[in-house]
Amino acid sequence: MGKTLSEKILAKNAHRDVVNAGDVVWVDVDRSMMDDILGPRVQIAEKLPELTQEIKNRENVIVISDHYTPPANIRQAEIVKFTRDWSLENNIDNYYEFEGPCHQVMAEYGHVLPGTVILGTDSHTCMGGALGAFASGVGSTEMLGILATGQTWLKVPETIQVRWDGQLNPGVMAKDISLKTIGVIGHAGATYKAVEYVGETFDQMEIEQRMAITNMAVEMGAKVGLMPVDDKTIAYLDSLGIQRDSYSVYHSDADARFCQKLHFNSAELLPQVACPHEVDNVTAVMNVNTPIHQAYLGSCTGGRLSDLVAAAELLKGKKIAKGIRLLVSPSSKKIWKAASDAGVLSVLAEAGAVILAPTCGVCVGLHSGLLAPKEVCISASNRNFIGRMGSKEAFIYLGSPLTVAASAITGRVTDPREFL
Ligand SMILES: CC(C)[C@H](C(=O)O)[C@@H](O)C(=O)O
Ligand code: SF4
Repeated sequence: MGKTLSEKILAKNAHRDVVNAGDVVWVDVDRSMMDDILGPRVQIAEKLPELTQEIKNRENVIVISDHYTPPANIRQAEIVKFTRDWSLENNIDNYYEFEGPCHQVMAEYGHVLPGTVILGTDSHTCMGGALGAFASGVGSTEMLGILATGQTWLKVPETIQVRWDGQLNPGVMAKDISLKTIGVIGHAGATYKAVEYVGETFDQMEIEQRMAITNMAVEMGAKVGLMPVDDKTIAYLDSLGIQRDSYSVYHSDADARFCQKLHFNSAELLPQVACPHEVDNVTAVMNVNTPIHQAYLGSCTGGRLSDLVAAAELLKGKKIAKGIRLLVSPSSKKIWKAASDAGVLSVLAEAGAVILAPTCGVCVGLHSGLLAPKEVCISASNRNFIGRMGSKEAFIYLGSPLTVAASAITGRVTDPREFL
């Protein structure tokens, strides 16, 4: 019986010839990531000295201040300073701040490699699966053990294979695939499973767009969301200056055992939207006509260069509706710069957008664009829970960057194909 991609990566890191779904194994952790909100300030700084005086594999530890940057109040500033000071005191060379959401920073700085195990104190760490890594979120307690030992225990997950074949139609993006898949599987339908995305739709899809899909695997309860490494993956890593001999490429065997297989046809996919207040409350955008107050392009899901370019192409020469706010937070400082150099930010600003710093702030309701009671936001991010972006009485719809842009023009949740 063949083995899945997850089983192969975990066997390597467990130093075993073979592992099987269901096995509980101790594995080496190749990269450990902590963000400011669940990193050093939560248990780590206090408890780690009780476990060890020496962080194991310090060179593989990455700390990123991204939720509270730029700080909106003194408490947030204190947390960022604490995270920075802890990283400096512990000689963490890989400390980043004001660079944007951690998962984009991890990818851009070459910390996510195929065939590696990456664990981070943030639930969307699974985004790294777009590069063929076994990447998953952990809590601070687990991170404590990883910093002390360089290892953790994992139950080898079963794998759900999700196949998308065919071409996406104009106006339809990777985010729509993400939402449709989540709507079908459900917010708990993949609990503790690996979800492996395969099919010709992904073969044709740029890495940035693939990330919008693996990023949201956790919204189905998945442990990891993976895509096979291909030429596009290798070209992306080459562009970061990553040496090909610094990583190993694995693929699921043709006769690997999958606990479930789903097959979709991209040619039938319409723009999708997740309606309040659950990520799996998904329907076609054409079925929704809700007036909005705010539109948001950003987060680790929907603020990459290709997202901003797509939105700018639709907004070029147009203006957002009167009384609507379009907030744009590029997913990283590098993307901010690239979008600025390419004139994309000025197109968005000319349409009426406000360009923000690269940050988690808007997405998770910490700063930079909170919602008042009864306000409605269409967002390119990944969660729409009650209170997610501010008031518990606000409403959040999740859509693709094109849906966000179209909605900003009309002032209601709008199918972007209306503008094609
Ligand atoms: C607050 C943080 C720990 C959380 C996560 O783990 O995902 C946040 O990034 C989110 O998107 O909800
Ligand atoms: S951008 Fe949003 S989803 Fe991504 S890590 Fe930050 S808060 Fe979480």
